[in-house]
Amino acid sequence: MPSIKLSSDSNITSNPHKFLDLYSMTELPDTHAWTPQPDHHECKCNDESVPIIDLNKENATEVIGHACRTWGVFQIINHNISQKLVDEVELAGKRLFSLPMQQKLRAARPHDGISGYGVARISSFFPKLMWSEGFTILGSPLQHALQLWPQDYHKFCDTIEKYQKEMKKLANRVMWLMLGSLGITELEDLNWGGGGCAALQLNSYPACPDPDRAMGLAAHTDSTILTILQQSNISGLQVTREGTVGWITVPPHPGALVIHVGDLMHILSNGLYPSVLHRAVVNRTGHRLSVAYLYGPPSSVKISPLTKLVDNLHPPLYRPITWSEYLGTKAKHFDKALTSVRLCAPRNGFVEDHNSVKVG
Ligand SMILES: C=C1C[C@]23C[C@H]1CC[C@H]2[C@@]12CCC[C@@](C)(C(=O)O1)[C@H]2[C@@H]3C(=O)O
Ligand SMILES: O=C(O)CCC(=O)C(=O)O
Ligand SMILES: [Fe+2]
Repeated sequence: MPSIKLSSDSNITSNPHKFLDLYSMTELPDTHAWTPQPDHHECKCNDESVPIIDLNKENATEVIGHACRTWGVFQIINHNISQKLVDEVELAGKRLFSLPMQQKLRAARPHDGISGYGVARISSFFPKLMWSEGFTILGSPLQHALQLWPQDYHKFCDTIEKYQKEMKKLANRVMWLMLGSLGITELEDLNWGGGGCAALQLNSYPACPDPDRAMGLAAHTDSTILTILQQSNISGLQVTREGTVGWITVPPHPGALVIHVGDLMHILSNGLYPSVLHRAVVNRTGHRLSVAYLYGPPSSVKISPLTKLVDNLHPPLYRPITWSEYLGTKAKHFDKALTSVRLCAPRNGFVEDHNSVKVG
């Protein structure tokens, strides 16, 4: 699998020494105390909920198109990923995060790298630390598994590799459903050769003594074409929606996987499918684990608005950019990354970029 790299001038650093063992905390330390917000847990005023889409239904393409235009997020059922595999990956994550801190730090994400154990890479943009720890896997999990379990690395590798293989097929299928809903059906519209690239992100949110003042993962959009998220049966994912005030919880639905529209789909669709702003909150009693499959193009492929969506009335809104370049831009500009690759001001009928992430 081709690798994705982050440009070296990134200001996102991983600092393992910032790491506290969150599992043993009985009080929220000041380093992790965010300013409480009235809407922190959920806005009860929204009665609409994130769509749940059955991939076996004939109208799946249209329904997905509608969800991408109006939500940027949806849940899918009948996706053919077995519950057994989903449970195995969750268990593998639980095993990993329950290792002693010293052992996890053996696989710490290097200063200028993408993969390994660490605090959320967007941490440097926020004054407080998040109540979570993460593990990013690019390509083969072998190197990290050897660092974590020198003798007993097979089990972790087998599970992760099986999951990556299944997720890749599903991500490609969902991407083509999204593109189909934009009228794009031919391969020459998307010259990707062997298919996309991906990162697998395991997120762990320990039970928190003061959840209203803590933040699991701060508001962000994903720098992907799309993300497939498995959240355990504990609630925590929240999204925003254009035209609606506050945060909307995406409740765990048995057997469902969550799909996020990412920034690169936002660019491909010339703003028709805006990426979804989301975050994760924590709770007092349950240890929550989520697994994100962050799907993007092969690293050297330039992404730009699809030619079929561009004409005199609809000029391209974004300049061509590779995934690696975009990750570098995101690392520098974070929530202004999309705007920084924008070519011209939005015209009527186009959706504005998200550029108002709340801090604190
Ligand atoms: C391929 C990706 C996508 C990354 C960077 C790199 C590897 C890890 C991904 C995440 C996962 C957690 C949220 C996020 C915001 C983060 O901090 O790390 C993501 C980020 C992005 O979507 O920008
Ligand atoms: O834990 C969650 O529900 C969200 C995780 C997430 O947004 C990510 O990994 O990009
Ligand atoms: Fe995300």
